[in-house]
Amino acid sequence: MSTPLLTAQDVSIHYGDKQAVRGVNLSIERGTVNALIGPSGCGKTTFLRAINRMHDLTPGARVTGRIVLDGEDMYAPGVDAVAMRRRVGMVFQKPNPFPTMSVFDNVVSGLKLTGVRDRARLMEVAERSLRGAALWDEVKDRLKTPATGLSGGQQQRLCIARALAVEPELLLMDEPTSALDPASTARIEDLMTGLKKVTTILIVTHNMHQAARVSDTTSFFLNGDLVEHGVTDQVFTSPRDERTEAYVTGRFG
Ligand SMILES: Nc1ncnc2c1ncn2[C@@H]1O[C@H](COP(=O)(O)OP(=O)(O)OP(=O)(O)O)[C@@H](O)[C@H]1O
Repeated sequence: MSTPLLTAQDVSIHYGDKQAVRGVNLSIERGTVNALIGPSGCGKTTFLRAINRMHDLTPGARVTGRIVLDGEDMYAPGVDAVAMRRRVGMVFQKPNPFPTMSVFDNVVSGLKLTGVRDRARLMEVAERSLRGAALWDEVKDRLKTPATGLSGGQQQRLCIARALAVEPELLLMDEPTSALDPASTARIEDLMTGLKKVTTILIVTHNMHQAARVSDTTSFFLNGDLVEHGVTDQVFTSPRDERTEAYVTGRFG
């Protein structure tokens, strides 16, 4: 087996005195979709945010243990958090395009921050990213119009395109379809399978059917513990832990 893209080793996360994640060990293989499931408040989002060092920005939050991305310890002394964040894309629950920017400017905003100015190059990346996010055909004639004119589902795919434009090694998605209607949700679920060719996905979802549909592996969190991690089929059809079974069969949650 190849070396995992991401390895979490004994990762614990505190907010002040409160421990939100306890000693998590987890490996993620390249080119896969991985779901984090579990009841509200069990630490899924807290764990996800540690993977692009977002807790650095939360007063009182503390991450211990090791998170290794492609061989590099993300929290080692001297590691540049901004450079690290660039390698890990993030898509949030609610679409958050930059409201004052056009569709095109949204997609290339990250690239411009890295100093790319060449119009032809920006256009090429915008088209590739929008195609990657299955949005190109819908917006190719309105690239210069405000991103806020798009529907909610289109805005979320625009946010995915914006993340893809900087070619992230890993794409984190925090309940990316929870604010969308069923048709937009289905489009984004279809999209994820194609995205495995260009990146690796870690998705938090409340929707167990979604996890079962889109992911290769599933991790079940409960009260800050990673109770079970395995191939999605196994976790849903023959879970090893009785707490996982109770959750996936809908007995609590
Ligand atoms: N900024 C914060 N400060 C203090 N406590 C926090 C903070 N963010 C989250 N928590 C707490 O940490 C625990 C884990 O929360 P987290 O949001 O990671 O859970 P979750 O599994 O993602 O829940 P949900 O599915 O509802 O989003 C909860 O008890 C929550 O109240």
